[in-house]
Amino acid sequence: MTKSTSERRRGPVTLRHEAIPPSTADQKLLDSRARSDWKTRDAWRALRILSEFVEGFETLSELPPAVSVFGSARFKPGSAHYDLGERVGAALARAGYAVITGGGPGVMEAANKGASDAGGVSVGLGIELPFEQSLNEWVDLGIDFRYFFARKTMFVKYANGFVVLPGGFGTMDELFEALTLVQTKKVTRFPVVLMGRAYWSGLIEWMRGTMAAESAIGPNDLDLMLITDDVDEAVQYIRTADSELHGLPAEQAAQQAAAEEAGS
Ligand SMILES: C/C(=C\CNc1ncnc2c1ncn2[C@@H]1O[C@H](COP(=O)(O)O)[C@@H](O)[C@H]1O)CO
Repeated sequence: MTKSTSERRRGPVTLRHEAIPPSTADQKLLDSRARSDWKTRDAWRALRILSEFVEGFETLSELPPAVSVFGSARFKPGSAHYDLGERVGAALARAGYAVITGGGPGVMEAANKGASDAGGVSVGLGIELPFEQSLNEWVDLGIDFRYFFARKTMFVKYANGFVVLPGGFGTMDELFEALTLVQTKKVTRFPVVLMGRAYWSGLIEWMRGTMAAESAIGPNDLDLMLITDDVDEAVQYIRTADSELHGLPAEQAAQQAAAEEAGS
């Protein structure tokens, strides 16, 4: 009888079967209640955290311009949301962008598949989870992180924009982190595209009718993101923001993109 293939990678270390610990590095860092532990253990942790930043910076700094795509780990191939993810990944790749996802299943896999099939650079930034998981098969360049916050830095630092597809808590966290960074001007001219109008309509309605109405956000804060179902519009929005950042007026950028699209 063959042994089961349960496996966990922790940095350069591979753990299998009984060697897999019941908790993750994030859990140990955030969940620790034993004060006596903190001094020595957290000092070592700081070095491991630093090494994740170094690994990420070294690996990703050579990427072409990239877009981070977020979405549910749970939608299956054949679903409308998976299909949207695949089309977005492909369109971004055709526009010359590397596609960065969380490297997991569902919509992340769809975007990686679209990018890879279209001949683009398909990147997955995986995260250690308490259950077995490996990067999806469409990731061509992958890094496994132990710490969520180190991984999140990479999604922002190496992307020229975010596309957020239908998803759950993880996706919401990524959407609102992006919007907070733009709102507080921690990142400038950073396009955020929310795709799947019907899926997000209740949330958008609530943001408009409650958040904005009660002044918890500014009157123009909902304009910090483009909400669309149109893949071409999403890509064009990112390209225009990109060109503006690099000094081209919006109109000229749109003309240039249209000319390139016609020639492709
Ligand atoms: C639930 C299952 C696997 C989870 N695997 C993940 N792998 C990589 N990244 C993930 C995973 N789960 C969440 N993320 C991150 O959050 C976003 C999706 O979260 P949601 O709650 O599913 O919307 C995604 O963009 C990732 O960055 C078993 O199938």
